[in-house]
Amino acid sequence: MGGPPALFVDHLENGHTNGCLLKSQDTSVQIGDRSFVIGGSHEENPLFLGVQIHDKITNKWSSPTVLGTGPMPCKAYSAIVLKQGRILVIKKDSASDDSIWFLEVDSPFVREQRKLLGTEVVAWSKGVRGNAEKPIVISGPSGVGKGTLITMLMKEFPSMFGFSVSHTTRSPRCMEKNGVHYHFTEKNVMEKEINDGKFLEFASVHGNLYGTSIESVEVVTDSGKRCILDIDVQGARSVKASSLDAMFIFVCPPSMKELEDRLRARGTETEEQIQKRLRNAEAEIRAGKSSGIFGHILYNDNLEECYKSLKDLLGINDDAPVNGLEAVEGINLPKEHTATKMEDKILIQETGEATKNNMIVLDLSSINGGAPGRTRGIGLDTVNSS
Ligand SMILES: Nc1nc2c(ncn2[C@@H]2O[C@H](COP(=O)(O)OP(=O)(O)O)[C@@H](O)[C@H]2O)c(=O)[nH]1
Ligand SMILES: Nc1ncnc2c1ncn2[C@@H]1O[C@H](COP(=O)(O)OP(=O)(O)O)[C@@H](O)[C@H]1O
Repeated sequence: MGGPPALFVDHLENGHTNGCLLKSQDTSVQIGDRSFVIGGSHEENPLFLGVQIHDKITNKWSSPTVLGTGPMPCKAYSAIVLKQGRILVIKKDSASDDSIWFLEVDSPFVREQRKLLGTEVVAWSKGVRGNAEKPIVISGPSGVGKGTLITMLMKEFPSMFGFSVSHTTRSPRCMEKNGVHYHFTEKNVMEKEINDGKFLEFASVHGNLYGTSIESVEVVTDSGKRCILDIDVQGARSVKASSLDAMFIFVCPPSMKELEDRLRARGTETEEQIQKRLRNAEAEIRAGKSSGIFGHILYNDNLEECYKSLKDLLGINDDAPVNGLEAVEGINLPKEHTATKMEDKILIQETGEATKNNMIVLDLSSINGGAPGRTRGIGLDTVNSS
């Protein structure tokens, strides 16, 4: 890449105050020997805020692979280094659903992706107030009834759950719609997108490539719904290693004979494909029961009973009325402010002429989730200091 604009160099030469700079435009923070400069627009996508890294030891600049949907550029930002390889980025003068972002520069997810992609990686996640519920990962052998159970749940609670639409290289079945059941994709296109870091996880299953794009999870979370992922055991393992912080459910058949009967009765696969799925099923069931990935195992013998157990697990059943999810709430910040870190809290003090001495306290002690997707659990308090 060419050298960064002189402006960035000036900032670095000016030094950093306590890892927190409040500049009118770009902002940089130092972690170890590296400075992260946040500002301008992303090299390849002018709609995203750009990130560049300066390594003090080599005196070299680099542009990392940026994962997740980042914030759109605005006039000014505050950036504050947090624990666990995260930088809190507060946008000034922005809409309430767009003010708080986290840039992960050395989280477990970023480290994993760095290994996978072989490049420097950073990942964005938007900050969400309150505790939106965890995404749900459902796995189980082909034909066990995952799709049936998920369809029942989405039909009964359409405003509560949203399905993460996976990408796959397999051909559509006759009732399947592109963009609804899957994003049906050419192999070379999907491989390129995987190499570009667009996928949270991917795996080769029954001879085809399947994967969950970061965007497909973000779309559901942004709609305020609880995200459901129907993925195989390998994919579940990758999600477990990410910071998605999901609930993991494995669905078992009552017997291999019943599984075979269901696959045949569904009538969507050729005999050869059925045989392949049955061969894979035994290993999948073994892994599902013993891998330590799944906190919950359901047996889908009688469908209605299994559906009721699923609802019980999710805390929704006939005895307890459904309150729905906590709404995804925005965070309104004063147009002009300073931000200071005190342990797990960020004190945001209004500045400027119309100051009412109000201070907002962001409590980050219970944040969970993270890139890719959303960082949930931000607490918010308003303190009147006058
Ligand atoms: N890792 C991963 N597996 C997926 C994804 N989408 C679907 N799968 C799994 O791929 C397998 C085959 O799915 P599909 O072709 O729809 O057949 P079915 O399970 O028999 O309905 C199932 O185990 C799915 O859970 C994905 O995005 N990632
Ligand atoms: N408990 C059950 N008893 C009998 N048939 C079932 C049951 N659950 C699902 N099925 C049927 O089994 C077939 C496979 O279910 P499906 O949801 O497509 O499985 P998966 O998504 O796990 O591959 C479908 O025809 C479905 O109607």
